[in-house]
Amino acid sequence: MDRIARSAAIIDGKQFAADLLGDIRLKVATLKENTGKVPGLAVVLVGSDPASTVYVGSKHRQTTAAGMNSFKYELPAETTQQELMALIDRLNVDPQVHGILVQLPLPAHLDAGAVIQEINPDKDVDGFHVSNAGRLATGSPALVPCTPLGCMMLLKDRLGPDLAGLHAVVVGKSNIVGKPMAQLLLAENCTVTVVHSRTRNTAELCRAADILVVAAGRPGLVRGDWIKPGAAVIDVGINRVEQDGKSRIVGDVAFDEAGHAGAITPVPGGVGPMTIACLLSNTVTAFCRLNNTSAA
Ligand SMILES: Nc1nc2c(c(=O)[nH]1)N[C@@H](CN(C=O)c1ccc(C(=O)N[C@@H](CCC(=O)O)C(=O)O)cc1)CN2
Repeated sequence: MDRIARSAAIIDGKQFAADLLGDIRLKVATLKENTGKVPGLAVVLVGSDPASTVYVGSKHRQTTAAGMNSFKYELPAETTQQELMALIDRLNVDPQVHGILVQLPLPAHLDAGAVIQEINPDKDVDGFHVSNAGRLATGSPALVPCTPLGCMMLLKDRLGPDLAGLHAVVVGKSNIVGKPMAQLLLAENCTVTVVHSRTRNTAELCRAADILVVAAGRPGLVRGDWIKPGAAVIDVGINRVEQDGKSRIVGDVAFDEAGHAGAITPVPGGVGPMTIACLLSNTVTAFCRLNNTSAA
């Protein structure tokens, strides 16, 4: 498909995240005034994966900037399962810690599933624990995974509060994005289709989508002719590629072919910043529940 003159509205996740972080800063100040305490977020990094190091650094800076306590744990790649589980057990009972996250991916010798399940569900600000996943699936209050939560905020800001009846297609079925994203869309009474690597008619299904959320981890997977004119496209992809001798981040959607979309998130500058802003929002939520208070 030839490049189409840009007409899709850009969903500016970077600006939305900045505004959300401003709101969080005010809430933290209110909590400090009312309780004398501030939320605390513990972030555990195992090894030295370059991307993870960047993300953890950004989480630490933004947590501190919001007036919250940030506890960063940088462990060597050789850390054993027992050592990591023991750290989580200590954080679970630390009264200054209200949110705990272990940066993914973990080194291959560690059981990430067991690590996630070791976290106190009330402090699971990633929303990955089976308790929170089950509560999300059954419509109970839960800590919701940050990236899907951010995607939903962007969608409702763009499309309005009522998404009922819209056909939403989610590309990807990961536990941290695709599946919780589908649950959030279902909770908004969308008609939801989840496609994945074994789906046989992915392009056809995407073309029927009013809302298209792409979290496949494959650069440029979704071509322009997979997008229905006017659709809202949320590109969750964060793919590092070499182009013209330079390393850059691209999404899962062929952005230059998506001019006929109604709206689209750019990569970078779309979903990514929302992930961190929603992490801080989840940490405030966890603090309020653990302290039986509110930031209103
Ligand atoms: N425990 C977790 N691990 C991981 C998560 C998570 O939610 N919890 N998500 C991703 C990585 N991630 C947060 O950890 C993350 C990815 C990207 C961004 C972001 O702001 N990206 C920028 C571009 C920055 C760059 O140059 O890479 C953007 O998209 O504008 C924030 C957080 C996997 N691990």
